[in-house]
Order: sequence, then structure tokens, then C-alpha cells
Amino acid sequence: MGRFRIKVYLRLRPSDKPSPFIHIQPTSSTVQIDDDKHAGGGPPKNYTERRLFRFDGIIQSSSQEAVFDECAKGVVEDVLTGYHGTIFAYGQVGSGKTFTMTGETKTFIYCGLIPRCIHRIFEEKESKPAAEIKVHVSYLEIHNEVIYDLLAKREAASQITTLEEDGTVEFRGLTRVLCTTEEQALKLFFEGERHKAVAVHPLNQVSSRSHCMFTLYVERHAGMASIPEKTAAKLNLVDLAGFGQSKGIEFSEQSKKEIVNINKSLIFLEQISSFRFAQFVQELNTNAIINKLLDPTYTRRKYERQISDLKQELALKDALNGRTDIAYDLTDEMKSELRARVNDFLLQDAEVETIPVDNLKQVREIFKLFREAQMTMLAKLEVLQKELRVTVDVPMMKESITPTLEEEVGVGELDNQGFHVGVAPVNARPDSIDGIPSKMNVNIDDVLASTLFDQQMEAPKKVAPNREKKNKAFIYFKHHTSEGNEYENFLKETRFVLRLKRKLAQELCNHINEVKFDIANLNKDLKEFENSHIFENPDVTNVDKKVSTTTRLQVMKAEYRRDFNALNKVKHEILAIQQKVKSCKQNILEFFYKWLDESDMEDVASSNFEGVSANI
Ligand SMILES: Nc1ncnc2c1ncn2[C@@H]1O[C@H](COP(=O)(O)OP(=O)(O)OP(=O)(O)O)[C@@H](O)[C@H]1O
Repeated sequence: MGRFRIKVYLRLRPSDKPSPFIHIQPTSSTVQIDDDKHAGGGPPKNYTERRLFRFDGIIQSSSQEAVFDECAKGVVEDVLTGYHGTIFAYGQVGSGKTFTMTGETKTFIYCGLIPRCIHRIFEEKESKPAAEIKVHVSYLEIHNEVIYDLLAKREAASQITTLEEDGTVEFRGLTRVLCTTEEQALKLFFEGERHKAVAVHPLNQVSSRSHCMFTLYVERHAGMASIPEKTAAKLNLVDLAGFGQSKGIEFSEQSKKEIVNINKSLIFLEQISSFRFAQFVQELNTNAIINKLLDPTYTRRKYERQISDLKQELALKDALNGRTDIAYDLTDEMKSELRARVNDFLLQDAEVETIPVDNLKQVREIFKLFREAQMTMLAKLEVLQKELRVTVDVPMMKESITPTLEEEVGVGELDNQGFHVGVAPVNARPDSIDGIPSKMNVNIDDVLASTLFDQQMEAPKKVAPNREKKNKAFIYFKHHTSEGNEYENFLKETRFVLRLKRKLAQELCNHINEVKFDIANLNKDLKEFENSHIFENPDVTNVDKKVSTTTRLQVMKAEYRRDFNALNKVKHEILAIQQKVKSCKQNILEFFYKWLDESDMEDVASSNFEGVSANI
């Protein structure tokens, strides 16, 4: 990589009346401008402190050939060796940009830089066929902020978009044409010229109203057999639209729009003025690199050689460290051995040291196996969750996979491996549910055997009227007195809630029984796996089956524990509601007998309370 400075040359257009206040010094490549107080002109007032401007070269009345030799030849030579290059002309309207870049193309001596660059590149191509130079060209124009492809059909041109990446700008959709001869490239250039937007300007009869960029893409071999790398560089040749004062000049609406867009795109230039801009650009540094196109065959050979060298180096290092039996390429046998070790570690509690770790490839293979195991487990879990229509969240899984000390003294023992279903809060353990883990079936009536549900209340010992009349009086009390009515409604509501809770408890019992059944079967399967000694003859399908069974067992146990705890909770709620029902019944009877005592017994006896059942 080389550091380059942008070079700036000043080309002066011949003039009949050169300004007496601008002093050109070709030998020192400087321009001295007199103070504007005396000159009545010069640069904008806010820049008057700067009077001396230095350039890389000043070209006065030179031929087009001399301009090419001094300003462009070096750039073209660099492009031919693989560096990108750009030549652009800027200046006021009519200052000679197009004359410099394109020139008068009918006669070669008046040809500008673009035809001369084309000529030089094809000259190289013809003189060095071994370099296999390939040349493509493109030509674009930016007019009124729209990009046009001058080598494509006009209507398709506006579709060109720019893509900025890593500090470079690409034109998407721009036509690139392969040219095998200089004539072909020139023809394309002239064709593009005809499409350019030009208009009459008070300072120039044929004024460019757009920015144009002609690009030559040059691909070639480096030219040395030992370095068969290709280079690919491009040469951008840019003719900017002219900028300048438009005050006091009459323009058409179209021209006004163009001027606004041109001045907007050249705002930096406009504010600094041509000379200021030149000084600024000269201070910029660029990093230039040769743009290599790698030959795949050469690159492959190069890397093969590097790999072989590195292998030898590694073998030497291993030998020096006494590691002579290290194999860096894993065979299928080695891979299945590794798989068996990983399975032992994951499923048989084998020590981690039993997994060999000798080289990077092994480590990668081990990671791969771990990932496979995890993916298999996750996939199976997903299937299980779908099957069971339950959501097992991660904390619950963790809890069931990793027993805690607390769990060692937990409730029940569902399998023959010391597993229990977890710890129920001491005060939450209902007497009638103690038997669940050891019994195969849970019955709601057993579970609720201790309840006093629907017991008939014993009436306080009182002198009662005839039983049938008393029942009728009780019904009357419930339906026709405000106290009785209130208790009756409350009782109905409480019983309704009780029915719902009982239903829920019944469902939980059923599910627990199903889960218990599944757990018993899974335990049986696991036993069979163990008896078949699958790990002595590892078989992927069998190992997978065992993983699946173990995972399923853990899920079922977690589910059992969850439902078991839920059942405990519902049981307590049922007991509380039953207690409520009981006291409600007691209250209603108490109030009934009180009401009966206060009533006239004759009235009660003669009353007709027909039509309602006497049970409460
Ligand atoms: N060095 C030169 N020697 C002779 N004639 C020149 C020179 N420079 C420019 N001219 C003439 O001056 C006129 C304007 O030049 P040109 O069109 O190149 O200017 P421009 O900067 O491209 O203008 P615009 O910005 O309007 O496109 C043309 O007729 C051109 O032939």
C-alpha cells in the first residue's frame, strides 16, 4: 500500500485580455493575486487574506498532448499496474473542462484526456498480449440529480441506483461493455457524448449541464509467471458541470433548475472558489493499493502448500513434546468412539475425563455431539408437550431434573430408583390423601371420605309438632320469611361452589391416575433398557430411545407433583366450603326453631305448606 497525494494542475485558457492583477509564475507553479482594494476584483472578500496559490503544475497554452503527458500519463500507468485512478476537471462555466477532458475529437492532436487514456490502454493491450488485458467501459451522467446510463437506452437509465459500501460507491445496473479494440471504446464514448445534456450558457455556447464520468475497467495479469495474480483497476475520467455566478443573467426555468442543482452538488467548490479548492485537495492523502484478482488455481495451490508446511510443523512440535500418536483427521471409527464416550458422560454418569481432548477437531466434534444431544432432547420435549397438551416451563424442568436435598425426604416413591414426587407443605398434607403415591388409583370419594358433605343435621331437642307439619312449616320458613330466604339463598350459592370444586378435584384425581400409569410404564421401559446393556454395544437408535424415555419420565414426574399439589389445595378449599355449608345449616335450623317457638302452634298445625320437598 502506498500513500499518495492528490495532484492538482492549473490549466489556463488562452485569453486576449489576461487580468493584470493575476500573476502566473510557471517555474514555481504559483499564482499571485493582487489585493482586491487595488484590483477591484479577485477572490471573494472573505478569502482576501490568501494571495498566493501553489499547484503541482501550471499549464499555459500547452498542447493537448503535453497536458496528457503531465497530468494523466502517470495515472494511466498506475491503472495498468493495478491501482485505481481518477482524473477530474473542475472550474467555472466555459473555463475549458470539456476541452481538457474530451477536446476536439476529429483530429487526434486536439483530442482531450479521455481519448488519449483510451489510446494508451489499448496500446498496452496490443503490445503485451501475454498480459491478457481486458477492457470494459461505462459512461454515466448525473443531470438534475438523476443518474443516467449513457451507454444504455435513455428510458432505462434513470433506474440506476448507488450502493455505498466500505467507502466505495457502486452504480447498480450501470452498463459495462467489453471492448476488444480502441475503436470500439472510442465509438462507445462518442455515442455517450451524443446523449449528454448540454445547453447554451451566456458564458459558453455548448455548456455541459451535468456531471459525466467515463470509466475504463482494466483487468490484466501481473505479467510474471511466478506471480500469476491478476489485477483489476479502474480509471474514472470525470468532467464536472461548470459552476459560476448567475446573478443578473436571464435563464429559462429549465436552466435555472439545472443551475440550482449544479451549484448544490458543487457547493464545496462554490464556497471555496477554484483556487481555494485546489489548495484543500492538495492536502488530502490517499491510500492506494494494488487491486488483485486472485486466480483460483494459483490460490488453491498456494493454500495446499501452506497446509502441508503447517502439518509438518505441527508433527515436529508433537514429536518434540512426546505426542507421537496424535491423529488430526478424525476417522469415522474415531467419531463413533467419541460419540460413545459422550453418551457415557451424558447418560451413565461417566467422568468427564473419559472424553478424550487431544486436538481442536476433537473438541469441535464433541461440541457438535453436545449440540445434537440438546437438539434431540428439545425436539422430543416439544413433541411431548404437544402430546400431553401441557406447558412445562423451564424452572419446573430444572427442578425435576436436579433433585435438591429437600427432595430427598419428599413424598412417595414412584419408581425403583429412589425418586419421590416432591415435598408437600407439612400442614397441607390431608390425611385422606396420604395414600396417593403408593396406591395405583385415586378415587375422589376416598379422597373426600372425611368430609361431612350433605350430612343431615340433627335438630335441637325440642318439643316438636307433628313431623309432616313441621317439614311443611320449615319449607314455609325458607321461602316466605326474610331470614329463612336469606339463609336458603346463601346455602344454594355455597353448594354450587362446592359442586364445582368437587368436579375439579375429580378431574385432578383422574389425571393423576393417568400420569401414575404412564410413570409405571416408563419405569418398566427404562428397566428393560438397562437389562439389554445397550451401552456396551452403543446403538444410536437405542441411546436415543433411552434419552427420550428418561426425558418423558422427568416430565411426567413434574406433572404428577404439580397436580398432586393442586389436588391438596382443592381438598382444603372443599373442606372449608363444607364447613361453611354445615354452619349455614345449623343457623337456618336455629332460626327456624326460634321462629316456630314464636309462632302460634295452632296456626302452624292448621297451615297448608304443601308442594315443596322437606329436605334441606
Ligand atoms: N485551452 C484551450 N485552448 C483553446 N480553446 C479552449 C481552451 N479551453 C477552452 N477552450 C474553448 O473555450 C470554450 C469553452 O470551453 P469548454 O466547453 O471546454 O468549457 P467548460 O468548462 O467545459 O464549460 P461548461 O462548464 O459550460 O461545460 C470552448 O469553445 C473551447 O474550445
